[in-house]
Amino acid sequence: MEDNQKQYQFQVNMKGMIELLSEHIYSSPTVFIRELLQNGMDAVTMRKGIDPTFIGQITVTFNGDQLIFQDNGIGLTQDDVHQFLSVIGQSSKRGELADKDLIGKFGIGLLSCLVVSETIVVETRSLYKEESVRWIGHADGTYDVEQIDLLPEIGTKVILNAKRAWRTLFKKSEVKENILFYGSALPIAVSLVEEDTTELILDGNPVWLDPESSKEDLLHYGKEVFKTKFLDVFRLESTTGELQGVAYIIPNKVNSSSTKEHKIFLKRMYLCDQATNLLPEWTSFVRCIINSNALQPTASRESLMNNTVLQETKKELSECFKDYLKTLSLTNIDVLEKIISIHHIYIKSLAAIDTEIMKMFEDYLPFETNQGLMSFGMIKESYREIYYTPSLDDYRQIRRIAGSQKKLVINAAYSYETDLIDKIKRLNSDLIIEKIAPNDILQEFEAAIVKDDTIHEFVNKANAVLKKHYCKAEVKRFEPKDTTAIYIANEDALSSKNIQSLSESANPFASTLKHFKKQEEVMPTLCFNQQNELVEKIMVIDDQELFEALINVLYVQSLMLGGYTINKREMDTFNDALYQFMILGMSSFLPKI
Ligand SMILES: Nc1ncnc2c1ncn2[C@@H]1O[C@H](COP(=O)(O)OP(=O)(O)OP(=O)(O)O)[C@@H](O)[C@H]1O
Repeated sequence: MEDNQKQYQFQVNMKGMIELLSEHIYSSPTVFIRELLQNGMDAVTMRKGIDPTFIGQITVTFNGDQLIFQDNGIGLTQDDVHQFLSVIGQSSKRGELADKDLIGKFGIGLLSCLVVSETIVVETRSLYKEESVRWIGHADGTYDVEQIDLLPEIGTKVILNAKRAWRTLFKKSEVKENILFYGSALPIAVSLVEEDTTELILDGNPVWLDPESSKEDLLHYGKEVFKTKFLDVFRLESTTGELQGVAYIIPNKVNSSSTKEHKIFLKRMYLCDQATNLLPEWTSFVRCIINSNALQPTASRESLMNNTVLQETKKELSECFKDYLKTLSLTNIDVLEKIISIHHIYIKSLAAIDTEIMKMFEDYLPFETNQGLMSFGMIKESYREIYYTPSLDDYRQIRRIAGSQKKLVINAAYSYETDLIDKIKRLNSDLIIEKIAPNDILQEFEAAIVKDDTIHEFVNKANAVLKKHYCKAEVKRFEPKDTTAIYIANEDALSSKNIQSLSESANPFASTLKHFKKQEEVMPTLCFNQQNELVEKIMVIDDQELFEALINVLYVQSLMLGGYTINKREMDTFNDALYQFMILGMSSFLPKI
C-alpha cells in the first residue's frame, strides 16, 4: 500500500442491521426464542462431545419483564466472548462436529434478541477456565465485558429485558407456546421457572422420533399437533437426508391449491411448515413431521436450501410413500380403499409417473365417466371399448349426448389423466381405448330417413338462418325423442365460433382475427332430431318469418341445455323470436276492430 493510502475498517450500522433482521430476514419477532434454544442446545452438544455421558438442560426463568435463558453447556471464556459474541458473523461452530451436530452456523442468531430487548446480557463460565464473564451487548453496536464472581456452574445465562412493545412476548404462556413450537423435537429437557415453581415442558424424547412408539401413540400425537383425527400414519426415512419422520393421511379431500402444512425440523430445531421442494405434489394427501440432520437451512432459517442432498432425499421419501401403499395393498385393503376413494387425484398422478404403482392399483383407480364414477376394474369388466376425452368442454357435451349411445366415455381433463390413460393403454393391449370428440358421437347418430326433398330443403333453409350464429344444420335420429336438437361443437369449433364473433365486433384486432377463421368442417353443428314431433312440424312450415323465429329459439335453447355461454346477439335473437311468438299467440284473442 502506498504512503498516501490509508486502510479503513467497514462500519456496521447496528440499528440498520436489526431492522434488516426483524423486517426482512425473520418473519416473526419470536425467533429470538428459537435462537436462544439453539445456542443452549449447541453449547450442550459441544460439552457432550467431550463427555458423552453428560446430561444437558435448559432452564427459562421469568422475572417480571426479564427473561433468563440458562444452559449447562460448554460456556465461554473471556477470549471467546471477544471473539465470538462480539463479532457479527463470527461463529465458534465450525469443523466436523459443527457440520454434523450443531444447529447454528451463521454467527448472527443472537442479534435477533436485540429486536425485542434493548440489551443482551450474557453471563458465562467456560468448561475450560475457572473464570466467569459478563458481556453486555447494546443495540447501538457497543458492548461491555467484565470479569464477575465465579458462577456456581459451568454454562451460560442470557438475560433479556423486554422492550415496551414486546412485553407480551416475555409472558410465561407466550414463551411456553413458542418454546413448544420451535423446540418440541429438541433432544434436551427444557423447564420453566417462575417464583418457586418449576415446570418441565419438554423431556427431549418426542414420540414421533421414538422407534418404539406404536401406531396409536403416533396417531394420538398427530391429533394433538395438527388438531386432526388422521386416517393412518406411516414412517418416513432417508439415509441421504439423515431424515426420520412420520406422515399422516388426511381424512378428507385436499384442495390442490390449499397450503400444505407440515412440521419440518433441522437438527431437531423447527425450521418451517412448508416442504414444497422436498415432497412432490402427489404427496399432498399427507401431513408430515420430519427431522433431517443433513439438509441445509437458508440464512433466514425458515426454508430448505435446494441442493443435491435435498433432491436425493426427495427421491428416497417418494420411495417411502410407495412402499407404504404397496404394503397396505397386502395388509390392509380397507384403509387402502379409503385412501384411494378420498385422495384418488394424488394416487392417480403418482400412478401416471410410476409404472409399478400403476400396475398395482390400476383396478382400484376411479374415473369420472358418462356412466358415473367407476373404478378401472369395473370399467374393464363391463366394456371392451373405452373412450376418453382430454377436454372438459368436450366431456360435458359427450356426457349429455353419449348417454343414449351406451358408450363409455372417461373424463380425462385433469393434467395427468391423459398420461395415465396412455399408460393403461400400453399395459392393456387387449382393450380398445380411444380418444373421442363430440363430433364422433354425432357421426354415430342414426341417419335421417329421407323420403323426398323435405330434409334437404329444411337443412338449406336452417343453414341460412344459422349462418349468422356460425353454425350449420344437420338432421339425424336419436334418443330421447323429446330432445328437439343438440348443439355439438368440438373444442376447436368453439374457439372458431369465438374468433368469429370477436372479429365481427368492434375489436381492434378484428381484421387479424379473420385470418384465423377455421374452415367449414370445424363449424359447430345444430343437429335436429327427426324423431321429434316439433321438428317434424317445422320441416313443413311455409311461413319464412315463423320458420326463422323457431330455428333461432331452438338454437339458443340447445346452447342453454348444453351449458354454453350465450352472447348478446344470440340473446337478442332469442328475445325477438319470443316477442314474435307472443304477438302471434295473442292475435286470435285480440278484439276484432
Ligand atoms: N449459550 C451459549 N453458550 C456458549 N456459547 C454461545 C452461547 N450463545 C452464543 N454463543 C457463542 O456466540 C456465537 C454467536 O452466536 P450466534 O447465535 O449469534 O450465532 P451462531 O449460533 O454461531 O450461528 P447462527 O447465526 O446460525 O445461529 C456462537 O457461535 C457461540 O460461540
